[in-house]
Amino acid sequence: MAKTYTFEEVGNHNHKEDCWIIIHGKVYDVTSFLYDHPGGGDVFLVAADEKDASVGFDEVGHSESAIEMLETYYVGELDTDTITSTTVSDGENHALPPHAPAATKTNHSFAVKILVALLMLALPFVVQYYYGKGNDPPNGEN
Ligand code: HEM
Repeated sequence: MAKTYTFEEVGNHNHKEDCWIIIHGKVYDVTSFLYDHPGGGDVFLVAADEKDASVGFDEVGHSESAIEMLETYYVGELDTDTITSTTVSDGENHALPPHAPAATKTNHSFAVKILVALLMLALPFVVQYYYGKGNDPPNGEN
């Protein structure tokens, strides 16, 4: 059975002679891969410091073979009850950063819709005004 590590335990392996990272609730010992990783070793050290590498790993859009390589470095599961950081992945496909509330964008688009509706309502009057004007014979030429 896979060993379970506490969040603190994983955090202790945060240097280049001993570097563990967390990706989607799983713990990986990437010490031996530090100098061979095509993306450089620094990203692992940063990830080890930040405690969770899920978002970084996903954002790169790693290849299938990179995803398969994860198995090589797998050492166990993270005890999710011990997580003390808000930026740690919950083991699903997303991390748990405090999300900003939805922007007030909707208010803006609502105002635009109202404006468009008013313009459409006014359009027949505008057309009639110009059409009527254009049909009027010029003064004194009749
Ligand atoms: C055990 C975990 C990881 C493995 C096995 C791994 C493996 C790989 C492999 C095989 C590549 C070559 C490109 C590809 O096949 O996708 C790569 C590239 C890269 N990786 Fe990772 N990676 C890991 C974790 C991470 C993390 C945590 C980050 C960032 C937070 C990262 C950032 C990058 C970057 C920036 C590249 C270079 C992409 C490019 O130059 O196009 N990797 N990785």
